[in-house]
Amino acid sequence: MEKPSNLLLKVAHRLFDDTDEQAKFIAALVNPQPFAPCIIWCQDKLEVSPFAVETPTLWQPEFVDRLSLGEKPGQHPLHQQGYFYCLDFSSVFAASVLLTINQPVPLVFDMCAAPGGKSVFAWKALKPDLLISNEVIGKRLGMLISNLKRCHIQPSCVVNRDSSIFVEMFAESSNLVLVDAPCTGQSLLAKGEKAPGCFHHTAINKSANRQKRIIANSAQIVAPQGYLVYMTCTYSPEENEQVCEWLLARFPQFQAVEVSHLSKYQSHLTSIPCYRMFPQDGLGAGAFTVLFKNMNEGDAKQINLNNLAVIHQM
Ligand SMILES: C[S@@+](CC[C@H](N)C(=O)[O-])C[C@H]1O[C@@H](n2cnc3c(N)ncnc32)[C@H](O)[C@@H]1O
Repeated sequence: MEKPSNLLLKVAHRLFDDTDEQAKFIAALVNPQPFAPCIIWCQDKLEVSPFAVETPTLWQPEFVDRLSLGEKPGQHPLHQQGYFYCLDFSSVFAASVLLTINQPVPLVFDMCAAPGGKSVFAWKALKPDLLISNEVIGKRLGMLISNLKRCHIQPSCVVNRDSSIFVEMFAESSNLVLVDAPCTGQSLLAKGEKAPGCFHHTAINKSANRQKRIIANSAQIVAPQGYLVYMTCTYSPEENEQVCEWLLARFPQFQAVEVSHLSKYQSHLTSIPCYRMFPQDGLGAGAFTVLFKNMNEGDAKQINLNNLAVIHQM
């Protein structure tokens, strides 16, 4: 086994009191094991699955299948026909907080959308009247648009703006805002990928500051009684629990909502109901997720899409 860096040892130590758990976490990062591939059925599921499927977890929605190791769903002809979208099971875990929403969600706004996994999940789970998928990085728009087109995700539109632009334009308009925030990407290591500098405190602080800016802008476009989801694929508390604590102090109209199906994944680093999946659990490389509700009363403000340069509409 490769030798873990001092920074990784430090993170493991901060995350877990238990030395066995620290060792399992470190092993999952320095000696990555494959995770079962996963798909979201965008069209109706076929009666006979073209893939070998793993036993679903108790909280897994019926439109998601976790496939056996070795299945290559991206190479199947049904993929190109838009029957399903391929993603990590960690993403399903993070997005599964949406399954707890039991009120109509006419407008979903995905602030950090490319390549589109959470947009597709939200569309499938909540059937909004409109999905707006925003991606600020121009080079990432192509894959977002082609995924939404391929999977027939409609009605939807794609925009390409910095989150600050929406604060006034879309104030208090969206029944659900997704923030799948850019992060240091520490969980990439558990997939055998590289994330240089991901445990360095400068990178973590820079990322946390960016996350606070994005979530603060996003919070302001959530309609009264609407929801805000915050997710990352990284482990450091500065980018996760501490961003949530900062948000709740800054925007006291928000409350974190308990998600009962994820109770066994409750983060032990805070008393806020927020949830973590770790790579040593064997399901996915890792994720953090939390669902906030805007407790203010009132009506959602109407949006005017003409104010926005819509890049693609379906
Ligand atoms: C974790 S990825 C999103 C993955 C996507 N939600 C999905 O499920 O497929 C984070 C995204 O945030 C975008 N991003 C980077 N900087 C940003 C910023 N300042 N504001 C908003 N989004 C940003 C990245 O380009 C990237 O597409």
